[in-house]
Amino acid sequence: MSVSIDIENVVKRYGDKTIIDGLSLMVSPGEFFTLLGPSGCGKTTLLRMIIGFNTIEGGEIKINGNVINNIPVNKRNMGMVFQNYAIFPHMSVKENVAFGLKNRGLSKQEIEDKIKEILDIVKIDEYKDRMPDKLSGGQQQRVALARAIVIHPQVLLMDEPLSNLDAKLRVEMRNAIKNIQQQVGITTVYVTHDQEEALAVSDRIAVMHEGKIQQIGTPRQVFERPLNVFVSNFIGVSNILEANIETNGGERNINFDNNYIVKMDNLRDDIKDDLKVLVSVRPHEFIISKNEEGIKGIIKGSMFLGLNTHYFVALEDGKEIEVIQNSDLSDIIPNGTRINLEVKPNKINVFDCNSQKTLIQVGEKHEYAS
Ligand SMILES: Nc1ncnc2c1ncn2[C@@H]1O[C@H](COP(=O)(O)OP(=O)(O)OP(=O)(O)O)[C@@H](O)[C@H]1O
Repeated sequence: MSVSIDIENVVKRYGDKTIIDGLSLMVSPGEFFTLLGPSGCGKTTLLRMIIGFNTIEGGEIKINGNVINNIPVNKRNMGMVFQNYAIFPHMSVKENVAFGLKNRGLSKQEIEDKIKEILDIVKIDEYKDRMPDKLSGGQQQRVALARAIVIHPQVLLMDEPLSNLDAKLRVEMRNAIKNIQQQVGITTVYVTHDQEEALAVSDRIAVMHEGKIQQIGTPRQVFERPLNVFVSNFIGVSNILEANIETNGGERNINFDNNYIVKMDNLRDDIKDDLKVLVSVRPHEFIISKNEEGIKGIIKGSMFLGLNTHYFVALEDGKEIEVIQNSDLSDIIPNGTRINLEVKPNKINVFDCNSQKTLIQVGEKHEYAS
């Protein structure tokens, strides 16, 4: 049976330095939950608090509602996979996987059966007698994963498990990890600084920055409706433009540069007139206008990448932005061409200039945490 993890108001201090100051989140049974954020934001620290390698200076961590703060690591029944594999170099694949099963009072046959089952799941059965130095990085990480899940832990924790692999193998292994997690149905907390990896594998993502959670949501929610400018910039590429909100007979408009005004239907009701805002627009969500309508710019460079063409565009205020267009839409537009850029009102995100928080009316499922 899968378990839930409740993290309630936890605090972590190293000496007199507070790294995490009252952080809360909940992981549902069987969920693939990712902690995503830049280096040093506290992801690993939080993961190590869950498994018990780190002490907890405040708050509670609960498994299925039971507080585990003072339960030692070896009694928490959790499996962990590290960036550097941490498999034993002097043991074969099979011996590595068997290691976690020793001292559990299982018969030889039971151990054999469990190893076979797990090696099949992680697709490494044919290498069972090999030594680790005869395996690729991806294969070694499969062994580490097998060793972590063979004991049927309640929770699987993974700390940047793909960072040491080359780009192609990373994509292959992230698919494998996702499939294996679904097959085994184990509650999983995954740590990465790679936003694409997080989008690819997670049921939900907590975006972290400086020990605080900025947003928790599905990959789609954090990508399409970032709750603040940090999340908007961290997940995918965003162009951030300055603009003003204006109300006009009950209508709410975003005024970009006194030439281009966009009607918005999804702004919060409590917004005051004439508010300075930051608007984030994904590069593929600009439309190069067929008329005079739009934000004015000049093409400074382009890059044809097959399906899409990337344009680097200078706006009138000197700001450079990136615009991606489907290559089928037109021939490559030459450098120096003056263009007008329209935006899709339902796709853009609007933030308060001061608080940097969203001004879009978002659904209830969007969560802020700490
Ligand atoms: N044992 C420790 N003693 C003192 N400070 C620490 C210790 N471990 C981590 N820190 C500090 O805590 C902060 C968070 O570190 P942590 O390793 O959790 O970040 P991270 O988000 O996992 O980053 P990375 O991806 O680089 O590992 C950093 O400022 C780090 O220097």
